[in-house]
Amino acid sequence: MAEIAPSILAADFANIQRDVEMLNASQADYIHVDIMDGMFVPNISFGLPVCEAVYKHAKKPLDVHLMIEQPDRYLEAFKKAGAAGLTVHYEACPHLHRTIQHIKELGALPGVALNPHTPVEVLSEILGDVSLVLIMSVNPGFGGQKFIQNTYQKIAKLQALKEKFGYTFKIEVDGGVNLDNAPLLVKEGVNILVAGSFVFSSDNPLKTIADLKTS
Ligand SMILES: O=C(CO)[C@H](O)[C@H](O)COP(=O)(O)O
Repeated sequence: MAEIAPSILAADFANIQRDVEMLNASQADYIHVDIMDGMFVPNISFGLPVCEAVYKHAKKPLDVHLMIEQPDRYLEAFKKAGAAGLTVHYEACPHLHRTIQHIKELGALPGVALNPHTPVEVLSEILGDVSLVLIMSVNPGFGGQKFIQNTYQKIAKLQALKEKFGYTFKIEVDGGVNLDNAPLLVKEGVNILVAGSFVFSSDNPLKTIADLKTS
C-alpha cells in the first residue's frame, strides 16, 4: 500500500489551519510542503513562515521539497520550521554528498529530487546515503500540470537499481498524480504518492486520499 503526501501547495491559504486539520483527520502519511524560489523554478510559492504555520497545526510529518537554488543556505531554517524530511534537487546541488550529510546532521531525513529530463543513473553514487528519491513527473514549479508518461520507465529503472544493490530509500513521485496513474506507479515501485490538485479540488478530499492509498 502506498503512502500519501498531499501537497499543501493546492490548499486554500486563507484557510490553511482548516486544510491542515483535514489532512490530520485523513489517511495521509505526510504533508508535502513545496518551497519555490522563483529562480530554480519560475514560480514563487511560500517560505519559512508558512512552513511554520503548517507545522504548528500538523499532526503528520512535514515532507519539505526545496525547489530552490543553493538549498544549503536554508536547510537549518527549514528543519527549525518543522521539516521531518528535507529533499533537495540534484540539479541545484554541485556538492550533493555534502548537502545530504548536512541534512543528516540536522536530524532530518535526506531526500534527493530529479527533474523529468534528469536520468536516474546520475544518482548511482549517492543512493546509499538518501532516505528518499523524489521523481518529478511534471516540470517543477506549478501544481495542476499533466503527468509525463516517461515517468513509469524512470521509476522502473530506479526500482531495478534499488533491488540490485539492496538500497532502502523510498521512491516518491510528484506531479499530476491521480487515480488513473497511481496504480501503475505503485506497481513500478513507488512508495509515496504526492498529490496536490487531485486531492484539494476533489469534492471529498478525505475519500480521495483514502482511494489513492489503496490504489
Ligand atoms: O512540486 C510540485 C510542483 O512543482 C507539486 O508538488 C506538484 O505539482 C503536485 O501538484 P499536482 O498534484 O497538482 O500536480
